[in-house]
Amino acid sequence: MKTLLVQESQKISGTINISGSKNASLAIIASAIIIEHPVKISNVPNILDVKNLLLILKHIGFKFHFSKNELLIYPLDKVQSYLIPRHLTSRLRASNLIISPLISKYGKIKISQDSGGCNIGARPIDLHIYAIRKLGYHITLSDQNYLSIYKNTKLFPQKIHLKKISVGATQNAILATVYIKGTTIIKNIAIEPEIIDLISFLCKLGFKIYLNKKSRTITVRGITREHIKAQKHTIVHQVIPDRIEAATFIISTAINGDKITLNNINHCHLQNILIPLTKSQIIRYTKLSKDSVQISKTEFQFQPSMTISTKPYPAFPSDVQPQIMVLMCYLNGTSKITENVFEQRFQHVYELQKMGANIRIKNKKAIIYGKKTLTPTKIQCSNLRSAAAMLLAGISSKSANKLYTIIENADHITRGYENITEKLRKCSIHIQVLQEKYPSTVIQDNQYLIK
Ligand SMILES: CC(=O)N[C@H]1[C@@H](OP(=O)(O)OP(=O)(O)OC[C@H]2O[C@@H](n3ccc(=O)[nH]c3=O)[C@H](O)[C@@H]2O)O[C@H](CO)[C@@H](O)[C@@H]1O
Ligand SMILES: C=C(OP(=O)(O)O)C(=O)O
Repeated sequence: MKTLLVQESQKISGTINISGSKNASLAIIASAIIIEHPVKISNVPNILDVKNLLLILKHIGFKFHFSKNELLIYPLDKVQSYLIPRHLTSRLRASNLIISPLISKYGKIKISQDSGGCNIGARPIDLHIYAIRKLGYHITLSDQNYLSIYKNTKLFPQKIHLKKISVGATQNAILATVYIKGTTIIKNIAIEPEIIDLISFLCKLGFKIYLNKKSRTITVRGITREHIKAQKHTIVHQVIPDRIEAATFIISTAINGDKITLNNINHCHLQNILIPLTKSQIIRYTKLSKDSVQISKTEFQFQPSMTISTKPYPAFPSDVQPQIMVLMCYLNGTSKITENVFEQRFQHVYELQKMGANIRIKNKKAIIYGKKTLTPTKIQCSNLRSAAAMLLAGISSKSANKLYTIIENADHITRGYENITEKLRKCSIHIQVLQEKYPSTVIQDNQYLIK
């Protein structure tokens, strides 16, 4: 596991090009299993999750070319393997997203249920299975935790009501229905921008999917493979910008200032971050163009605190909760977070406490007593967004001797942030990457100095 050494910075400033969305890319790449013609997907981030998903596609038999954020995928004549082993699924959560494309087009899959991704709660897939089973697929679970799904009868359209809003279940439910003749209705769906991007990609392929955001309903009119084959051209699709990466840089500016310009962003997708931060008078933002924004830090003159409750989009995203908690440590008042999406997503709290944060947790609520200065020490990352929070904490930390914050298990960050160290250096942040744990010199309890 890599270790990052981050030194406190007076301010963060510069211009950053935000990468393509991790979660949109993963869903779109998985759905490409269904293609009948080559597809060109641009703005794909060069991150570990994408590379690991491509390994699964390669295992199935796909040929593709990935270079300079452009991914060209060719349709598959013959599946090489319907068995997706644990060593491939355990690398990323989105390995689950290949289930429906594979069964829709090729009728079967056997896949390990040990999927990876952030270790932030139980993360069952009962809702995915409910939707797939309701459509008529046959499903069994083996002793070794492998899920076998196959089509052994004609499938009929259904009304599917997902009892909880789930991004992954919505994606799998859509993809399981696209070839079922008739009209399938899926209710209580997730409406994250990444879902809309997936639908937009599938519609370009020729599928008939209609979304009603207000009623959280998707209507799929099933079509035949011949219909898709008849669309004779290479499909080109540009993945939406990563709103979580953009939010991470916005929050870093809110903590350290002074001014940052973000290019390749979608203003609409960032409203759930920008509105609470501007309402609390923590940042100012100026729209520079349709896809760029300037963020500047205010002087906290109104003693702000914040109250955040994570919920499915368009509410505040769970994927930004660890990062905003770092900001809350510095606010003048007492802030509150309710984490409603993942039951174990407070693992970063212990690490922030090691740096001096005053945070109390009770069930799914965190109370953050602000006006604390975080001090450098050795901290651990437990998942992707906790790693982002640790970076923000390290950048903002202060000590008399200009110590480095030592961030261990930092590989998590490479799952979802493209070129993060280069981007931070561009914003005047001092950061070093070590391949191994740092044999550091202790100069005070729990504090380490670079020789
Ligand atoms: C690769 C990807 O796109 N990951 C995102 C996706 O994860 P993912 O798709 O796994 O998240 P879900 O939206 O499915 O999960 C939301 C909640 O529903 C629960 N649940 C989900 C499915 C199910 O069958 N049963 C069930 O109980 C989960 O445990 C969780 O408590 O959406 C999350 C919520 O926005 C984000 O944090 C992740 O970054
Ligand atoms: C939870 C996340 O990712 P994953 O679903 O891939 O684990 C995330 O991106 O914050």
